[in-house]
Amino acid sequence: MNELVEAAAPPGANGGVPSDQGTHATLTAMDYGDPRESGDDIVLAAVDLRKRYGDVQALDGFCLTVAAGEVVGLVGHNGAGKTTFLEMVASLIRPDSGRITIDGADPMQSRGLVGICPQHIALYPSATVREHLQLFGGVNGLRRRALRREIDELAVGLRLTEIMARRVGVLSGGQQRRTQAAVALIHRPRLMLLDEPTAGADPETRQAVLDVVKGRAAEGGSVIYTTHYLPELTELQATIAVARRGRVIARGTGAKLLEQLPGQVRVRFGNDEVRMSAMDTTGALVTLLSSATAAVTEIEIRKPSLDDLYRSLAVSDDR
Ligand SMILES: Nc1ncnc2c1ncn2[C@@H]1O[C@H](COP(=O)(O)OP(=O)(O)OP(=O)(O)O)[C@@H](O)[C@H]1O
Repeated sequence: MNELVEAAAPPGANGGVPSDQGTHATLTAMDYGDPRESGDDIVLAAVDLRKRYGDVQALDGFCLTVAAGEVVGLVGHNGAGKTTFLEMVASLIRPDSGRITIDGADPMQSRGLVGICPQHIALYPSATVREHLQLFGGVNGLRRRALRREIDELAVGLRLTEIMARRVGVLSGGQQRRTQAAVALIHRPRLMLLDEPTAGADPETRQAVLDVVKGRAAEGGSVIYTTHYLPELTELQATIAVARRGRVIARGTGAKLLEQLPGQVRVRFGNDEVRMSAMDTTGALVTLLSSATAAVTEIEIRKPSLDDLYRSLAVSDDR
């Protein structure tokens, strides 16, 4: 039977850190500010938002800035405050303190600029898909020809064509998800708030939503996208904001954030396998090879991934 050994990096050597506590300590210490460049067209600025529900401090100094054309992947454990933040930006709830501006104005005056796709399906069961799009497009000021154009485009993009005349209450979960996304996007909002829009969706629904979101961002739309499925953020070329206990604790491009996490080195020799987490994976490999007591049969060096970033948020956010 193979023996699995979790090797600690030599003290003080090559930037190695023992896996869990090391990465977590690194992550909470990170502060990149914002990946904005001067001259960026800022669409959303949220500063020091606070919200308390009884004993729970849902938001505790939450800050986030989003530029035109940017997709921000807002990630964090259950209870981190992501939905509370999105609902605040959409003016569905008010902060206890702090400030939000959308295109420089108060969110209440900018509601038409925002489209929200809530985490839980919120549609009228007895209305058809087309009636939903007509209703929400009309409420947001689309006139007949523009409304027809937007409906046609979303019907194709979100693969709704075959179900336009069906009542939402009889649709499958994935079909309802696509309808919900279409409702959020029908008025071509400048800022799209998508709260786990692909939760429980099959790969085709997921891909349709991702393709439409990418298209909207390419046209200059801004997106905040929450998900627990991190490969979606790579596909969207999203910048990342990591929320924890009601605030953003890390912000930047995925590449920049991952620079702060250790890679993994695995060496197999004889019946043994040793692993090491280290910032300097080459140095770690040399250390492990020099400790091999039999012929080395396998070597693996793995760079940190967004999943590692997520896992490094070791402490639960349940409050
Ligand atoms: N209306 C409410 N009343 C009481 N507590 C609330 C309310 N809304 C949110 N909370 C609490 O605020 C905290 C943040 O919740 P929120 O839904 O924003 O987290 P989240 O990051 O979106 O989580 P998830 O990933 O599970 O969707 C949680 O502890 C939650 O129980």
